[in-house]
Amino acid sequence: MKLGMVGLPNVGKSTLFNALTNAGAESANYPFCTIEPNVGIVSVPDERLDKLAEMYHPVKFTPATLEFVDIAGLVKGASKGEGLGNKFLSNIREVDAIVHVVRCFDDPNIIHVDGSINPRRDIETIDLELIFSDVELIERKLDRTKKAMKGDKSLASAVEFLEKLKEHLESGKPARSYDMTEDELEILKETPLLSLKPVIYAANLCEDDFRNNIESNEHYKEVCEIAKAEGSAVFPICAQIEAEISDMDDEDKEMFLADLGLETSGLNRIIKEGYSLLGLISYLTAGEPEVRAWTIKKGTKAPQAAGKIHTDFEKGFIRAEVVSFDDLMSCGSMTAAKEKGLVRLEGKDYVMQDGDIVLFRFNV
Ligand SMILES: Nc1ncnc2c1ncn2[C@@H]1O[C@H](COP(=O)(O)OP(=O)(O)OP(=O)(O)O)[C@@H](O)[C@H]1O
Ligand SMILES: [Mg+2]
Repeated sequence: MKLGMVGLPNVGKSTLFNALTNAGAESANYPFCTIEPNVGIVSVPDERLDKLAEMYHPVKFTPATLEFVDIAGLVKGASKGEGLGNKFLSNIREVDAIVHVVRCFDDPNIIHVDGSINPRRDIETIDLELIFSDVELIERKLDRTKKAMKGDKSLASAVEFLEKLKEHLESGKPARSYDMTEDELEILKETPLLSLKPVIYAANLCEDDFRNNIESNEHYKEVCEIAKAEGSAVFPICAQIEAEISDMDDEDKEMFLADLGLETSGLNRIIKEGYSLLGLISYLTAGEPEVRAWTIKKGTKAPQAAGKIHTDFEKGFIRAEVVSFDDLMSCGSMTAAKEKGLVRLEGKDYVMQDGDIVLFRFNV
């Protein structure tokens, strides 16, 4: 999974990116500090995996990973080459989901490219650039599909859909707010629309507001309204606090967060939102050689999940031996779980569940 940090210049993208990834990207109080995208890879924290490691003492411990890309700030006209232009939009095209960092902190010392704090305007500015860029893609696709339709009448419904979608985009609405059927999504498979990507809004508050009155912060409320209306996720964050705690060891971090009334860090919250937004779950494999988490789409069946490990596992799939995490923990060992009949034998139609601990049997 690849998450892209997107937003206006100087809103805190790199600060947040650094806090999350410890990648040490440059962040400074001037617009367009970032030009080339910064990439950072983080392990997905998973308590279940830690518990399994305590049980197995594995040689290798491999959590799932997540890639963050810190992208240059976009300004009005970016889709037409303004600011540092179109190139940044192509950086966004490669991500699975967008973390849209929105400035919600008042601080006269930090330059805002449009002169005032106004989340609704800022979100619209970014959205419009993504939408304009998508309109161009859709127009090209529409032309091609219309030409192809001359020889293949079955494309009529695709043309109709693309025309409706184009209208939707031209009215200033993102593709993610267009209710699409599976077939329609299939039509767009080779057309990576920017405004179709799932969005998590990161409302970047100042330290004081974040500590004392998140809910009553007007800027934050505005972001929540926008997110709710389009079915996007939102969470409040203070990039500077995140930066502070990213250097702490686990114990200090926990104390600091508890003091703020929070259970987990921004990284954990972003990962949780990302997984749920993208419909992802994890299954786990456990043994002395390795304890490992694997990320799959919700609804994936056992053979395809096995294929994540190796294509041979999918091709030669025989069955999966599955135990839920809770069952394994309450039994204390795999042997005990087997004795109690809690390790199930599942076939090729089994739909994987989050937290399943699996051993695949295969034959090549
Ligand atoms: N929550 C916050 N409260 C106060 N200041 C903040 C907060 N978050 C970030 N800043 C400050 O805002 C400035 C810009 O931050 P940063 O470089 O991360 O922005 P950016 O979005 O990456 O900008 P660019 O698009 O130019 O790369 C920095 O001086 C940073 O310390
Ligand atoms: Mg930056």
